[in-house]
Amino acid sequence: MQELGLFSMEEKRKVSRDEVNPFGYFDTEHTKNVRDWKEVFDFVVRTPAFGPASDDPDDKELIELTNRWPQYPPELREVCEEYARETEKLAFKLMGLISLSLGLPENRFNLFFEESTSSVRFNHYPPCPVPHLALGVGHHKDVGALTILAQDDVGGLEVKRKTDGEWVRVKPTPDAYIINVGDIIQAWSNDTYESVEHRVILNSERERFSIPFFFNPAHHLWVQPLEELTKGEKPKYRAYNLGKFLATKKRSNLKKLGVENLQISHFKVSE
Ligand SMILES: O=C(O)CCC(=O)C(=O)O
Ligand SMILES: [Fe+2]
Repeated sequence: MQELGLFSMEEKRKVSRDEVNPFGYFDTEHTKNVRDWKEVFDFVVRTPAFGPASDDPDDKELIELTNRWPQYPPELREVCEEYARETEKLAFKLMGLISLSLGLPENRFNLFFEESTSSVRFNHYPPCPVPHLALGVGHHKDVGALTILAQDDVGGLEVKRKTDGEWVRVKPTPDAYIINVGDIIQAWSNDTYESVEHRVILNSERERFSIPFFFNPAHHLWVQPLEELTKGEKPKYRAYNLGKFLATKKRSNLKKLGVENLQISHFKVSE
């Protein structure tokens, strides 16, 4: 978990992300237009990976998304790649179980992940002298299908309870993952599953590490409620293009924008 702490400033600079390719190191993410108290390192699980060159819906140009591996520690790349391969197997198993729970064949979702754009993130939250004035990650919902989250024993993740809007601590359990349903499963399942709102609070004494695996389908996919689940019922979402949706979101995550963050609720069909 401590890998991110092993990067020297020099390595961090060499593997820093830029506005075009979102993979690598950065420490200026904004969630909901507020800067998070954290540094991250992201890599894409399957290469080659492609994504839209811009968030303009008419721009069909694609760019290759490449990983930026630091030279030191030298074994980092191999360890990360092995972790990603194994976690992806678990993600497929979980998707299979979700599919069965919706009354669908176990492999119903597999095709969507053939050119997956899943990624892994190392989160490092340094101790914060004013923990009540900042957040490690501001409140948000994960935009992918599923998130498989590993965390250390420090704690800080909170989920919003729907019934009363209270933030509830997720106690770290040794050797256990936290599984978050993301927006895509919410849309596919026509709201049978709901993605969970969460945030990370800080700690004035201890740093914290977490590693989410974001299980994401192909960028060209149009996400919409599955036909089998909307028989006799109105689909609750209009189809949205995943790559363009993420490109728009990424733009607003990188810096403070004057616009409201894009959410799947923008594609909700009014009742
Ligand atoms: O660090 C955590 O526990 C959660 C991080 C998170 O929500 C995210 O990276 O999307
Ligand atoms: Fe999250």
